[in-house]
Amino acid sequence: MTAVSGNGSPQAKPLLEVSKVSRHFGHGANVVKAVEDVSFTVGHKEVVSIVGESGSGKSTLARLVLRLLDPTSGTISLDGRDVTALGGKDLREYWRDVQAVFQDPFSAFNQFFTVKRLLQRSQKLLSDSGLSADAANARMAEALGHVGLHSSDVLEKWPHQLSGGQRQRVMIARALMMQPRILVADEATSMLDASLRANVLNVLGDLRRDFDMTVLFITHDIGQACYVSDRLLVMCEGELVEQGPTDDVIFNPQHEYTKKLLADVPKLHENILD
Ligand SMILES: Nc1ncnc2c1ncn2[C@@H]1O[C@H](COP(=O)(O)OP(=O)(O)OP(=O)(O)O)[C@@H](O)[C@H]1O
Repeated sequence: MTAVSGNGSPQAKPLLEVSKVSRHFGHGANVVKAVEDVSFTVGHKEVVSIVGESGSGKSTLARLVLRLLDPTSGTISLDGRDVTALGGKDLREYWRDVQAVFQDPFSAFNQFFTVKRLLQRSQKLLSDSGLSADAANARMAEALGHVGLHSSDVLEKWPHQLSGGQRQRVMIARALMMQPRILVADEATSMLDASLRANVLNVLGDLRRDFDMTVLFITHDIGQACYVSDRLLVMCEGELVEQGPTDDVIFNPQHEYTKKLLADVPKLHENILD
């Protein structure tokens, strides 16, 4: 079957296919249906945003796509291959194809690691997959350059010596080094001030152009989602209540929840960078 991507171009097969995926936490009367029967596809080189308020299930969905969490039911496929039950070596290979950038990246890392040491772990993964040390080094410099950072400026720095925007760009560079097919950015700009946010959003947008990359952008901010995306997926209480090309969703929202989200952003075009 031929699908039509968000930017209107026909494509034979989606890159990512999420089909009837649910994830429940707890049991019986205490069960939380964090994600319930969600289906969507993401085409090659598309930038798609998942948008919704706090608790709507966005991060759970991101973690499911990243295969950091197992679904209660449903399937996830990459390029036609079912990846729902991958483990071991196959899962590690999947993580090369699907990389993540999180909201507060450095909280997950040892504060006593320099940027160089942080990135050396990715270099090692590249070496393990057969890249020479020189090529891995070049890949690192190229990735840093792409996000507007110079190796000599940041490699010897400690996390606390970097601005929020620099940290986030280091994390994007780290993901880029692996040359993933999909970058999942989960609230990757939430902790940044307005000018840095615009900078990181623009970097994310450039990835498609420069690396043929597909981006899944997770945010509570529909303004930012509009700024970067071809298509929007709207989550409410674990369910995907609306999806479509960005302009359609913005100018002709169908679901009451989407209308409410949009009403909270009265001047969308001015609000993105405020
Ligand atoms: N490990 C867990 N155990 C129990 N409940 C969980 C767990 N993870 C998430 N939840 C619940 O699932 C629901 C969706 O959470 P999730 O973090 O996916 O939402 P979100 O839209 O990403 O919110 P936020 O933007 O605040 O992170 C919430 O009710 C949350 O409390």
